[in-house]
Amino acid sequence: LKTKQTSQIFKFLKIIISSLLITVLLLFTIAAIRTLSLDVNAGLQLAHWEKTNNKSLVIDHHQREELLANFKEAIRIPTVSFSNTESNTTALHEFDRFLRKAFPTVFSSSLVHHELVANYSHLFWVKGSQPELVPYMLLAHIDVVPASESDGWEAPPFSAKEIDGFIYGRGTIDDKNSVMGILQALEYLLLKGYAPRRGFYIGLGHDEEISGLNGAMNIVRILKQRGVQLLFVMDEGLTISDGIIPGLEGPAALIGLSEKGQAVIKLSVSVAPGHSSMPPRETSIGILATAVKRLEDNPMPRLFGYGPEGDTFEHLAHKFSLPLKFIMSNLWLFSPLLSRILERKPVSNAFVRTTTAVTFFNAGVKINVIPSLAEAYVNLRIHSAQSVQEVLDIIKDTVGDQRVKVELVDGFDPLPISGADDKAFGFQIIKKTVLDLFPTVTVAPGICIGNTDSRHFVDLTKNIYRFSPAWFKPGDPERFHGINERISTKNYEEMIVFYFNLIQNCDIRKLPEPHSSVHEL
Ligand SMILES: CCCCCCCC/C=C\CCCCCCCC(=O)N[C@@H](Cc1c[nH]c2ccccc12)C(=O)O
Ligand SMILES: [Zn+2]
Ligand SMILES: [Zn+2]
Repeated sequence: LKTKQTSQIFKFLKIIISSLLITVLLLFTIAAIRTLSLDVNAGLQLAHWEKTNNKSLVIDHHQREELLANFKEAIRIPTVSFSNTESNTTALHEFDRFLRKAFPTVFSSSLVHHELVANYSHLFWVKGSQPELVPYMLLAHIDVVPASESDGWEAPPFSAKEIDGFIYGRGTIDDKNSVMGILQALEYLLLKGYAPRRGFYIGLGHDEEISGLNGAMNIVRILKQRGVQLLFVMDEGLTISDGIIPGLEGPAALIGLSEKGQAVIKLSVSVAPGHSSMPPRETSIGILATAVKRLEDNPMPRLFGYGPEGDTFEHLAHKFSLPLKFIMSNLWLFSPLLSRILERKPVSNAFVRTTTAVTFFNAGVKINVIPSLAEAYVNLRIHSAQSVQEVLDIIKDTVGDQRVKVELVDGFDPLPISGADDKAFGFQIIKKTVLDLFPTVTVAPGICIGNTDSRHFVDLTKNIYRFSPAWFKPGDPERFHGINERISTKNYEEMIVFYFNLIQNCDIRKLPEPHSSVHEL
């Protein structure tokens, strides 16, 4: 009987093991087929685009000197947003005067209507010759975050000093490169006698760094009053990454289809004050510190693959070598593994989950007084697959202490996800413009981990893209709001050419049919 039982167990184990082997084999076969067949670059790249007579921009020595002088002057004006209530309004006013001087054709052309919004923001309407074509909008912002030379800058942050082909200064990549790049491109186009077929708007906010409540929001209010609907909006956000994504061969231009949401949560602990010579076992500071530590020790769940970031890696898969190519092409199988790799670095961790940052911690009034109140503020950047409410519930659970009051101060859900398929006009035009100028770059959809003025435009269009053609190499993401912010003179020129070409590329009536459905004769 015993032998019979043993042989039955063996038989059963054999079936289990062979089924497991077959399943693994099947999964790997599907994964291998996907790796070989995933062709995200098919579609419009080879399609027949409408014939246009685009003007080309060749920058001569004199123009180069002039455009760089203009850009440097822009950087030298310290248009700083210090806090939600304090901006350098003198500098913002000076910036207005400077723009009028730097771009005389833009400000005098009969094709361009300009208006100031909320005193310091700018709204331009460039009239198209074919009013039936839906207009689009380019956004950028003129304010910058504070910068102090003593933090370790190689050149004073408002000097625009040129060192080894780079212009250093606050605003060189965020976001005066776009402000100046767009207007310089328009100036050149108008000087060449260009008149657009498709009308477009340019919006330059003056308070983006403090959430755009005056600039962008009023621009939106005005456009809504006028009944404007936009084909697409393009704002700052993602850039061309070169050597930033580990394992990726060659540069990648990520176009942000969405941006993370945000929540500001206040934690507070109130206890009876007292003499420090008779302290209670736990003070308000101790209780709050434990709560903060719990939040840092228990990051939000991994959600990699549940938002547009999954698409990013699938698009880039063919630019990784094996085994990464195999992993990226099969996120349905490997996203748990990839999440664990990406979460090791702050930049890539931001794509994996809702991030939690404790940014204020206030308590204490006197050395010998037990403080009655301790409070901390937590800034969460919400992954596309979560909401403010879900994040708030998780924070309450994680803190798990009734003595800690958890309050939502402010927040908004992640932004809707814009289209990136063959019919998405804005996405395809940006992609084409990037590829024409930088043929070695792989273009992929992405998600913007910070917030931009474009989030205020959701009622005017479903298609918001966050991208500027600045090149980010290793070490550059840290310059964003950090020290030694800089752009190469070559890259700034490329930005002008990019906007110069993009504006003209938008003049086509409609996108071509994708290559797969075009019948060659
Ligand atoms: C694995 C892929 C790697 C890809 C590399 C990505 C590199 C990322 C490098 C830099 C970060 C980009 C940040 C995007 C721009 C965001 C603009 C910004 O800084 N916004 C501020 C201010 C702000 C704007 N609106 C609001 C609303 C509410 C609070 C703040 C703001 C911000 O997000 O804090
Ligand atoms: Zn910015
Ligand atoms: Zn910024």
